[in-house]
Amino acid sequence: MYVLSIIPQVLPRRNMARSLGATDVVSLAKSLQEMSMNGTEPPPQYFLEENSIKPMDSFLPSDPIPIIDISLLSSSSLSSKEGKDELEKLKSALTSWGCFQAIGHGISSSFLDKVREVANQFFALPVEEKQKYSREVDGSEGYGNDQILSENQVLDWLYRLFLRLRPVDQRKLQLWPENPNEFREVLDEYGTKVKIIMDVLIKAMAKSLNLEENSFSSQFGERSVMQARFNFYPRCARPDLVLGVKPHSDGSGITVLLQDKEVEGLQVFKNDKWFIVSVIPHAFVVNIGDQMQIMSNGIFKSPMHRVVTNSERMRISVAMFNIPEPDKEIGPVDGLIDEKRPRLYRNMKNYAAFNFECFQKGVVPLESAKI
Ligand SMILES: O=C(O)CCC(=O)C(=O)O
Ligand SMILES: [Fe+2]
Repeated sequence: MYVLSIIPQVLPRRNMARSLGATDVVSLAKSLQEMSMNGTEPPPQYFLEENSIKPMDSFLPSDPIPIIDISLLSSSSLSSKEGKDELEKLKSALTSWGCFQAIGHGISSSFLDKVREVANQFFALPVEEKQKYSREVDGSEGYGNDQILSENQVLDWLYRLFLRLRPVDQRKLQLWPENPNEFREVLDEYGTKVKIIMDVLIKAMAKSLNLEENSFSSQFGERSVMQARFNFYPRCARPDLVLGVKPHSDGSGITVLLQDKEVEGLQVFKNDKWFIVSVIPHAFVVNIGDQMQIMSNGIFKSPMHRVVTNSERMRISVAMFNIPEPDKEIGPVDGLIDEKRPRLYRNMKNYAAFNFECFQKGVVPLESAKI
């Protein structure tokens, strides 16, 4: 029921008689910023499908998305009463919402502001300067608009800069902005700090299910992938019809998101409704991705989420994804499989490639991963 009711929204496709040609794509990319500045009506390639739930049909949750003090989740704190309570809260958040707001993460507010500042400075550069870092034709890394992966895809109203940070020897530094000049250094430092937090969380997640603390982290492997996605949402004249990011669940293991400091936009799908994720300026929104749902044998939920647009204000966000080593097989942890909860998913490798194939076929990856 849950999945069926959202399938049309998960992989939206337009039923247009004509699909996008290469020239259309180029001109669309060029004009998004112009359309934003001039307040012009976006073209139908950006319009939501008729049967999708519109942005104004969204709610502030009466039972808010949990706020978790993650300083209490480190191995040394977990023996205390507060640590145990917080671990229980973590489990409850991930089995219901699949996400939470993380405070007590130890990264200074001034550093988080710096991350937002370099992101803002990059997106404010002239188009020609940003295009030096344009996405490669056959790759996903670099700067650009929504990547077109299938015909009749509804387009997201945003610009992205997508970069791999880990393994470090796989960095494509030619795509890392040199302008503003602190960009690379800030991103490198931010990546290191966020990875430490992710490692603590992945262990705490295992412990919250009474598993040995490395049960999930060993599946990520020593050379797990870490990617950063900088999202920039220009103002949009039709927030009633156009989304910043269409509904999706992340294909990652875990995602740590730094929201805009002031402008809301992120929404999470739960109980057939879209809920607004409030801005807590120096908290992270942490959500699990599909691969953690698989490893937890469906106990943790990889939340469906979307981003709405705004006619008044632009918005930025920075998402960091940690993904198990593509060559390593992941699957439900043995301790989470029993007669009451039989194995839900098969073991699989390289979920990113699988995700991509599913998107092109118009099927839901998590459904296709089921036994
Ligand atoms: O901008 C946001 O708040 C979320 C972006 C997102 O969901 C993503 O990059 O996967
Ligand atoms: Fe996402």
